[in-house]
Amino acid sequence: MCCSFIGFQHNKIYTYIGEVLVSVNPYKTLDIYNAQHMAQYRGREMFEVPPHVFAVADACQRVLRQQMRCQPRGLRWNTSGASNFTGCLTLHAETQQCKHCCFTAGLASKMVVAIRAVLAQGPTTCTCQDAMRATHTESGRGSCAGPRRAYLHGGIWTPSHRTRGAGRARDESCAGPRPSPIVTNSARAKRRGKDTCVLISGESGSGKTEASKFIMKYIAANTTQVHRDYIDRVKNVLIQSNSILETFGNAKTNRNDNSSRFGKYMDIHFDYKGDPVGGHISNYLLEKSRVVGLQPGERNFHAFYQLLSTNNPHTKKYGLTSNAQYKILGSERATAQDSKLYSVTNSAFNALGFSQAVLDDIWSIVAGVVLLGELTFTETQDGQLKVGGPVKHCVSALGVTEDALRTAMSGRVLSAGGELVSKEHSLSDANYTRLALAKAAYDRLFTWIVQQINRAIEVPVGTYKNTLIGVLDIYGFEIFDTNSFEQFCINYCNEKLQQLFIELVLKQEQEEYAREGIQWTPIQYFNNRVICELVDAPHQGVIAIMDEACLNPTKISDKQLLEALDKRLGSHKHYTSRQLAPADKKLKHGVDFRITHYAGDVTYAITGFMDKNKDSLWQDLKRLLHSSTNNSLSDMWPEGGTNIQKTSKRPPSAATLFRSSMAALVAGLQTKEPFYVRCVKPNPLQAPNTWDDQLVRHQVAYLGLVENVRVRRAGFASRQRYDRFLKRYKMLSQYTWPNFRGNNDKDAVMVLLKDLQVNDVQYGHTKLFISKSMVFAKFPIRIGLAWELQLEPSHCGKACVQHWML
Ligand SMILES: Nc1ncnc2c1ncn2[C@@H]1O[C@H](COP(=O)(O)OP(=O)(O)OP(=O)(O)O)[C@@H](O)[C@H]1O
Repeated sequence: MCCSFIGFQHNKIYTYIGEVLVSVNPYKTLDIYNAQHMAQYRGREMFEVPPHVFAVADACQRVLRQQMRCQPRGLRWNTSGASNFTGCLTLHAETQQCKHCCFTAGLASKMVVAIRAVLAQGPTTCTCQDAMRATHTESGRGSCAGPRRAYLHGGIWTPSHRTRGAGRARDESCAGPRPSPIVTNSARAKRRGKDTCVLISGESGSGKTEASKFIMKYIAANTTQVHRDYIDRVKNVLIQSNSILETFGNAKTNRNDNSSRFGKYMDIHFDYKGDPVGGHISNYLLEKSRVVGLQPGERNFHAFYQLLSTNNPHTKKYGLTSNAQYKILGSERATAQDSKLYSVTNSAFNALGFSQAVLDDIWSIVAGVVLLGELTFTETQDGQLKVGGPVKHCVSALGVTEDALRTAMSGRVLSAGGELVSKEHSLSDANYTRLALAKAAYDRLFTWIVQQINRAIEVPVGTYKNTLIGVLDIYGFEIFDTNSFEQFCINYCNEKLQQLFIELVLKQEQEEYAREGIQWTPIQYFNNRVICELVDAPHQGVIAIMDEACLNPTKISDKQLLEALDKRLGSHKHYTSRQLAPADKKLKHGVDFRITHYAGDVTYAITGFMDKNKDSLWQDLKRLLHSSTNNSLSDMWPEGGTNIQKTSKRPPSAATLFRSSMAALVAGLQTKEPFYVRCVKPNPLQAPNTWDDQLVRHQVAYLGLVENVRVRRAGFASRQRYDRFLKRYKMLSQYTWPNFRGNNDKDAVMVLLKDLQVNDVQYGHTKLFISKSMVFAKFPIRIGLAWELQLEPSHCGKACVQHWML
């Protein structure tokens, strides 16, 4: 922390713990994201250059590009792919060898000639082995007998046994049916490279979204020199989609002027050259309660203020005025900045191919939501509900009739045992309905916009997807003065991500040391599985208990829900309430419960949990929106077209949907090579050059950085199975080359390293564990290891520990 503080004072906002990048928000513009900086990081190893978010982006891209550069399959593509192979090499200034695959430019161009020649022979004869053999023949080394001859095997140069003559080189691995150079889809799927993901976490305002934008910017800039219109469009679209998401999903909060009020995970797909060919965005839990309820000093979603900006024609169309005050927008008005951002949003929509008609639909819905906030209800003498306020403009914006709106607000039709029963609303029911409609309309609009963006950026059918980089920018842990259902979900999400971090970074590493019998003092860390289970265990977790209450045919109140939680979870050591701990005066009786999260205690107020979890919108309102003449709005509510008597099945609750989306997210992330960016907020004031030690300490603790440092400091730079290590390095010792005469690979490696006077290693049962110092020390091994480490960035990162942070 001390290092970070000193660095922070000198505008050095990044540091590493292994491959985990720690980023401290500078709250000021730094000149470290320009083209020159990008160039500095292009194709460089993380530890070669100062820590930076570009280094993480480059490492991600390198993982996927290695598939093309280093593996035999990379040579099986068509001739045009092969001809680009030379251009893909990142040549080291001194050795003139590619940093990724050891090719020299000369060898690569011979390879291209060879591949072309092989391809010209017909569709059944191209394998990398042929290409390699042909390369040797082309280069006058046809006989190629001798120990230095090498084949590319799974990305590793393997010295072959002596072979005599090019004819002899038709070895066993090349025999039998050969794959066609025209690669089929299923074959491609099998050969897909390793996907990567960047997990960006930190509390609100710590710089997650900015970091994700820098990553996108780097990826977009770092494509091959062959600019095709299509690739340029994809890059543009990926970047532009951010502006739209920010307009509709971000708001000014007391912690961040541009806070993302939703979670975002974006997959960027790449072709075999490492160029982006499309993407997909998943959005999680928009904070829709903000639409109708603002905390003092906060603003609603930016879209509302952009609607009211002077240059938006929809303002006038629906009788709105820029400087008037509207209920759902609090005391805030549209500013000049909103007018500017409105233009940016519009051009982003245009870049994504949204038509003018759809844009009209979108802004009309936003206007409709503002106007719903202005409607009032009174009761006439004959007990009828009278709707007042800007009704005409509201129905015009929503594309519904006045009658339909009035009916939907005045009562509801229920299906009871196949019979339709009408129920009139009270005044408070009507108001509740009005606000529920506003929230639901905006929430659905946001999800629909994300779907449309996905359509615009999806990879066209027939385009080859090789690998992907996923970028997760999701809400950080939230502890407010009053915490509700949203904070409960957000904090559960953080528990799940912490589980993933523990699994991927802390647990697996330590378990491997134990399994391999490596001497190791275990690092103590808190495993938060117990908290995840408190929330999501089937039948007995908080979510299951909430769902049970929501399904109960008699109406269960929030207070009754709290009683049920107390009864079922009373003995759990991470759960408490005033009922269970009467002496704890901080907890309100019948209102609060407390969960001890891994990041600290959070007190939740149960008020609204039942409603928010049911998240049901009466069928009347769905029908109203489905009947809209606004085509997009009607599209968003297909369920409104279903016959009411056939809609008895309850949709899953909000918490269950969230739990499922988190499970799917974590399962997807587990299959990828992860890179972590941990963002830290230096002070609560959003001010530059200000450091609040207590705030930073809290974040360092809850981001798990301390355990992370301890594990990395004590850890190993690399590990490798004995057979692989021996295959790779046996030529370095006379005792192991060409064959070791002893019993097993482990003995061979011991003899090899003894001969090389390398001591700084530990011998596990099946693997050799290589310390950090060795990576930097022994020259011949170092070259090899550096290369190995490039192949496996998770190992590579460990080499950075000493270098930058510890
Ligand atoms: N690297 C950076 N350089 C300059 N300013 C930055 C940087 N990172 C963040 N900021 C500033 O901090 C503000 C908040 O950052 P950002 O919106 O990325 O936070 P966040 O963690 O995504 O917050 P939330 O969870 O609320 O969305 C930005 O609007 C920007 O002004």
